[in-house]
Amino acid sequence: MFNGNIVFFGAGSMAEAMIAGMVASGTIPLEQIQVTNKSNPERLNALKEKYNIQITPREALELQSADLLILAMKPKDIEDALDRLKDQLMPHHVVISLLAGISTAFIEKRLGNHTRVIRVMPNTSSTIGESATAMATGQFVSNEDKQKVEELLKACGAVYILEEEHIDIFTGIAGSGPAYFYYLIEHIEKVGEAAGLDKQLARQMGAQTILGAAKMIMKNDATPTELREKVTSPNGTTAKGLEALAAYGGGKAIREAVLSATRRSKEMSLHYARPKTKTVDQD
Ligand SMILES: NC(=O)C1=CN([C@@H]2O[C@H](COP(=O)(O)OP(=O)(O)OC[C@H]3O[C@@H](n4cnc5c(N)ncnc54)[C@H](OP(=O)(O)O)[C@@H]3O)[C@@H](O)[C@H]2O)C=CC1
Ligand SMILES: O=C(O)[C@@H]1CCC=N1
Repeated sequence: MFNGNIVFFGAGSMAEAMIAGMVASGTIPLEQIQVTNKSNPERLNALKEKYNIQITPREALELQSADLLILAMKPKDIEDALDRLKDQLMPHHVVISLLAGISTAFIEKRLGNHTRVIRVMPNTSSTIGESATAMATGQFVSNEDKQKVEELLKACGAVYILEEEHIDIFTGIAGSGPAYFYYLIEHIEKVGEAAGLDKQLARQMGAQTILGAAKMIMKNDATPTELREKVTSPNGTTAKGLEALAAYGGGKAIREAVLSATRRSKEMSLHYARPKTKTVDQD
């Protein structure tokens, strides 16, 4: 059982995915999970209704009994959020940031007082306990903090401890990654439907194929290249499919998707590292 009180600052997609994962894992009592947002009481009520967790409007938050403060707002809102948090911060708090492109150093500097900051990059598969989540620690974090947060994050899936310099590429691979696979299935669904399959059935077939391939890789008995070769009969159907993928730049497209997301994460870090920042809207 996780021992500590958690407050989510932000009640959007990522906060909900983590709340869902934590609640389903049963490793955190519901009364220990609290969530607030900027200005949307309906959203807080909906989360309470669905997960039976604690909700509090931002103005009414008391942080004395909180242990972990999870920042789950968009990067454009971080400066205002940190400025508000600063006065309420206490030495026992550990601040966890889920924000893409925001460094631990940025948060440490803004909050001051040797704040313990852990940068976490989860993904929305946290909802079903299947996230690939990375964490990197700031300079004031103890081993005990690190272990405690790692244990908590395991409720949402696999946890990888990284140096912070690798969080950008991790974001490109795994933080944004689910979207690439959804995009793939969107296309499979369309082509299946065009060939006369029921859309839902084509979707299930595509998803089951991804799931099976992922599980084969996770078994670790063979490399992806060896597994691909086992599917590919000389002059057979797969060879033609792979030829088309190469001809249409499939490999390049995958590489560029990961690298573009990674570059954006770096770009955001640089933007927020500047002494005087202007707001950049992500969307
Ligand atoms: N979505 C994803 O797949 C992933 C997202 N992330 C990161 O998670 C963060 C949140 O993303 P996402 O959930 O998609 O965003 P959403 O837009 O869905 O949610 C943002 C939430 O932040 C709230 N908020 C804004 N300002 C404050 C504040 N000062 N104090 C408290 N709450 C505040 C908003 O409240 P209100 O509605 O009232 O304005 C809203 O509930 C981002 O920084 C993103 O980089 C990381 C990994 C994956
Ligand atoms: O798109 C984004 O910026 C966030 C971070 C990773 C996934 N979603």
